[in-house]
Amino acid sequence: MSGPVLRVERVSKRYAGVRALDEVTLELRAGEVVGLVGANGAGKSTLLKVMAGLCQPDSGRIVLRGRELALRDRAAAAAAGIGMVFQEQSLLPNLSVAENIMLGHEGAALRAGLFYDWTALNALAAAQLGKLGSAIAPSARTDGLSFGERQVVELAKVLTLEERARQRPVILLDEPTCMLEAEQLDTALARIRGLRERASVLFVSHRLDEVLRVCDRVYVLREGRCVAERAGADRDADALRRLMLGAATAGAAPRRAAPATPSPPLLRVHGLGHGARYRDVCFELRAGEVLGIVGGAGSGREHLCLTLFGALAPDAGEIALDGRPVRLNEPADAVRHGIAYVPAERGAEGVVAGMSVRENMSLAHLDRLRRGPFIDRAREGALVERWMARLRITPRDAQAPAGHLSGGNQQKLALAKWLLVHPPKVLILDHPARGLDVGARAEILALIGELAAGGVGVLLLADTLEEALALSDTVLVMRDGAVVGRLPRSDGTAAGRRMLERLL
Ligand SMILES: Nc1ncnc2c1ncn2[C@@H]1O[C@H](COP(=O)(O)OP(=O)(O)OP(=O)(O)O)[C@@H](O)[C@H]1O
Repeated sequence: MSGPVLRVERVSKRYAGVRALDEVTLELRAGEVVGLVGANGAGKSTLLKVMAGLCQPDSGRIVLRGRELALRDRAAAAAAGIGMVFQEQSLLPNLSVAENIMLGHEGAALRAGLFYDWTALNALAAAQLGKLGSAIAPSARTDGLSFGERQVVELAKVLTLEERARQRPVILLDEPTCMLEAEQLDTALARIRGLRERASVLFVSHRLDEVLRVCDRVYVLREGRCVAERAGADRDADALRRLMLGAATAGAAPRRAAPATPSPPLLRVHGLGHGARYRDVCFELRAGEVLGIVGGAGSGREHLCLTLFGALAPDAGEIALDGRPVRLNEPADAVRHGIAYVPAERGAEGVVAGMSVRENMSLAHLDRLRRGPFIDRAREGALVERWMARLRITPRDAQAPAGHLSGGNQQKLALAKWLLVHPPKVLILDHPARGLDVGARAEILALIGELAAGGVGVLLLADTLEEALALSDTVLVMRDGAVVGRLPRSDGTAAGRRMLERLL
């Protein structure tokens, strides 16, 4: 193949006060997986949206196989063979796998143009799934699938572009691996690598090791500009990190020191259960302690966290705080008791998109920010500024709607909002560093250590086993809804890791 399949040429996009893309030029060639990396807010999602017809650039061109495209909307991009797979999955949960894959282009599977010929529809969908080597049943309902399986369905759906555009598609993947549990990761990466046979792929991820494993070339975005292209032996994680952030930052979690003096239990959970989700969970969390919970898909740990935040009523067991039993019927009860929760799904539950950064941060602290009948705006403003600076939330504009922040910056806001005036007693963190760039990840992990040193009890669902081991005083292992192992930090990282791997 001579020229590039797709060329983005000097594309720029400005939002009020922010240059999200500044004359970005890059190209995808046939049969390539190309990485796109950059710090939070660097412009990665904006670029993908421009390429997928979801966002109009202010200037610049997109050229596909030598022809300039006008990507007015998503349909125009799909007609040209360009499709995007979103991190927040877009499947319709109450439809079957086959319906989701073939939706809108059922063609030969329609009878009289109106009714599904189910056999034909399932066969068409099975052919798409077959391209990925997947044996998911086309007739299965999508809401019964795991996250990893739904992602395969999303990929199968985007691969229908092959037939629709009658040529190899261009596939844009926005952090496709960030929600996957470790055991699903290798298969997912192999699948993405395998897409080279059928498509040109642009792959966004904050995990530089993944990018290096999967991609043939890598572009680095920084503050809206494309600052480097790296291929072959030039692709090295430290160099990419420096290019992204302007300085090398250690990516590994620092190992925390154990708390000096053990304190009485802050949170005590006994025999807690919720239907088939999890059962008979018992543990204690002390002030200043980090309790890591590890487990794969279906372990029940996420649902356990929801219960501890009052968002999912248990049907068995007890929760006690400071030695007294408590009922957490709704999140407001948990907040009143000093329990805070940062959900994994940034945006969706963590922040209110339509409210400003300032409003999001002060929401849980209005009582403490009051002076007489009024909110002390000067104090509120100073605290918001302090936390925006501390967590490097960009753009540094407290009045910006939270929904206008990049995904990673929304994630930082979801944490900062619990810390504004003073930290909670118990902090539940469900993948707190998900979606953060390597620099921000290291900063957040260090902050977790500082909060614990200040007496906060932290319940941590970490992104990786290494992070759980480095930060936690005790690690609980959950599988199929039950606690199947407990590992105190004295067991050391290497031995502990081996034991955890056996249990998981
Ligand atoms: N709709 C919008 N209105 C205003 N500003 C926006 C909007 N969408 C994005 N931005 C801004 O554009 C910049 C680039 O954001 P983008 O989401 O593309 O970053 P990103 O590289 O994908 O970041 P992350 O890694 O955190 O997901 C950010 O400063 C962001 O705040």
